[in-house]
Amino acid sequence: MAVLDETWKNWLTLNKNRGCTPESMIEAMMQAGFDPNAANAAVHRLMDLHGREDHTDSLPAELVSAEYQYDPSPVGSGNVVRASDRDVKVLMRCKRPQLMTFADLLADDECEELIVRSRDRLRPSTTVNPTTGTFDVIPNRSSKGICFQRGEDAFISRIEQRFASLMNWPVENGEGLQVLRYGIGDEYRPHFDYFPPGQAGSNVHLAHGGQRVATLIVYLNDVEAGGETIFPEVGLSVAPRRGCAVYFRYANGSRQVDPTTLHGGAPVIAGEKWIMTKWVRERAYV
Ligand SMILES: O=C(O)CCC(=O)C(=O)O
Ligand SMILES: [Fe+2]
Repeated sequence: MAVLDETWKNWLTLNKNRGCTPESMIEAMMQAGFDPNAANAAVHRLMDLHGREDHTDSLPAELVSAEYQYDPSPVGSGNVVRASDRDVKVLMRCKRPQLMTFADLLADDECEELIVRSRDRLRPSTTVNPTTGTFDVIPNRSSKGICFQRGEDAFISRIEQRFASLMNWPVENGEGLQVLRYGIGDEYRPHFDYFPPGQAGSNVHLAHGGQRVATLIVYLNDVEAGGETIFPEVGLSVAPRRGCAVYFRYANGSRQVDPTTLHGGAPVIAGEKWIMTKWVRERAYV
């Protein structure tokens, strides 16, 4: 296991000054043999040196650097999860990271309706700026998307209820449903969905419902080639298949975050890719 000696401290400072993203530094450290939580803690300590605002959601230092503890998944056991209005088939479960894939979460006509409702309203997708917390358009995420208001109408509410009952997490804790479209070459490079603890930009978002704890990505169409959801730390990729979904959880009851959930959307090689993303928080999202 690699250790954080003077050489690594200098390397971190150098790369921070070069403007490298925290994700890319964590990734490089893990590839060099660092424990994911140690890499995460070192990078977050480094990024935290300037502009830190104290907030009630901060995690005790001993938990930031401790190994992520996998507490029991809130999602039901068995090969079928009985969601509010549909039986959802479990295809695969993974313990580290805590991840599941599902079939038959959305019906074909629901996928189609979501695409039709979104196609003419798409805007370039954004990511959270780690320093300011603003939503920026950056080349790392080249999809276009729209966000539905929570409970916008009966159709959206029905889907939200289904997702909430599947994840066994309150509907109020969900951010609005996002529909995203990737054309050929579009991608979402590896990133974390949680707000990195200790970054000034995270605080803005933590104030609205706390940390993100889990993500549900539903595939709205079959993609001719490419467009898998990739998890580079664990060598996993999920192929997009209409109506199927991948769920992963990255914050436990102690508010630690799991860096092995680093993930991205691989470039679309042929066809187009439509997904729906649901991010859920630890408390009601307001
Ligand atoms: O496009 C994908 O498969 C991944 C999307 C994603 O990571 C997200 O929406 O947070
Ligand atoms: Fe993501």
